[in-house]
Amino acid sequence: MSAEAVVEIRDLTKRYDTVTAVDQVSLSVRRGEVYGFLGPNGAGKTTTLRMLLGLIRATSGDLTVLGRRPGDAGVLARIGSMIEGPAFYPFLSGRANLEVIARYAGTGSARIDETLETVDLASRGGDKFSTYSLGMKQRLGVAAALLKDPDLVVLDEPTNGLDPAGMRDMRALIRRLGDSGRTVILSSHMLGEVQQICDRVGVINAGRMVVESTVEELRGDSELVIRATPADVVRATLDQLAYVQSIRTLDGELRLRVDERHTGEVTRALVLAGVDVREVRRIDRQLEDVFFEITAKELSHADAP
Ligand SMILES: Nc1ncnc2c1ncn2[C@@H]1O[C@H](COP(=O)(O)OP(=O)(O)OP(=O)(O)O)[C@@H](O)[C@H]1O
Repeated sequence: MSAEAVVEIRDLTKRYDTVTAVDQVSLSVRRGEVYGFLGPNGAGKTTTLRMLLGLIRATSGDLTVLGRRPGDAGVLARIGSMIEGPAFYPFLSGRANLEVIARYAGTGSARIDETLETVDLASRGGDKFSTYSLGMKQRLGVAAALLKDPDLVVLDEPTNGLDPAGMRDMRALIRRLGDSGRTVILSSHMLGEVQQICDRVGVINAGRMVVESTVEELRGDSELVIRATPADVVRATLDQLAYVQSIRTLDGELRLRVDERHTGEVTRALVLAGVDVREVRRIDRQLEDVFFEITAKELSHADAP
C-alpha cells in the first residue's frame, strides 16, 4: 500500500453560532485503505464528511482531497458518496434508479450492470425499489456512489439500521471495495463493524479527534488474565518475571501484558511458588473496550476545572 495521502485534513473547525461541531480536527487517509471515522452520535462525523465533499464550508483549517480543494469539479468526478441515506424513487426499479442517476451525473449507463453485480443486486435490479429490504436499499446507495468508478468512496453510517445479515453483506461489500484498490472512508458509531473491515481508524468525540491509528495498534496486544491466590505471593512471583511487560488489576483479576509464548512459563512459575491457580486465559481487547476507555478519559479531561 502506498502511503500517498488521498485526504489530508489539518486543524479543521466548523462552528454553528454557539456550537463547535468540529474542533481542530486533523487526519489523513492513504490511498487504498479502508478508513473508519468513529465516534458517538453528535461527535462531528457527518459535519466533517460534508466539508470533505464540499457540501459545507469550513470555518477554518486546511483540507485537501485527491490533492485539491474540496468541491473542485475535477475532484468531485473522482469521489462517490453516500451521505445521510440514499434517496431513490420507490416506484422505479433499482436499475432504473441508477439509470436516472447516471444520466443526471453524465456518467452514461455502461457501468450499471457492473455496479449492480458489485453490490450483489444483479438478480434484483429489475425489481421496484419499494420492494427492497433496508440492506438492499443501502447497497443500491453504494452502487449509485460507484457509478462514476470513483477513486474515493465516502460512506456515512453505511450499516445504520441494518440487521445482522444486512451488516454482514455491507461489510463484505466494503471490504471488496477496499481490496479492489479504491480508498474508502466510512463513518460509524458501531465499533465492532469497524474493527472487522477497516485498516485504520480515527476516533472523534465532541468535535475533537482523540486518536488515529491502525485497529491493531489501538487494540494493543492481547492480555493474559489470571485468577489465583494468595494475592501477595502471586504478585511477588509475577514481579520477578522479566518477560512480563505490565500487570494491572481489573474486576478482581490480574491482567498481564506478556508475549503469548511465555504463557506456559507464567503458569509454571505460579505453581512452583505454591500458588492456587484457578484460571489462566488469554483475551483479545475489542475496539469497543478501547473506545470507551478513550472517550471516558477525554470526557473526564473536559470536565476537569
Ligand atoms: N446545521 C447545523 N446547525 C447547528 N448545529 C449543527 C448543524 N449540523 C450539525 N450540528 C451540530 O454539530 C454536532 C455534530 O453533528 P454531526 O451530525 O456532525 O455528528 P455525527 O458524529 O455525524 O453524529 P451522528 O452519528 O448522530 O450522525 C452536533 O452537536 C449537531 O447538533
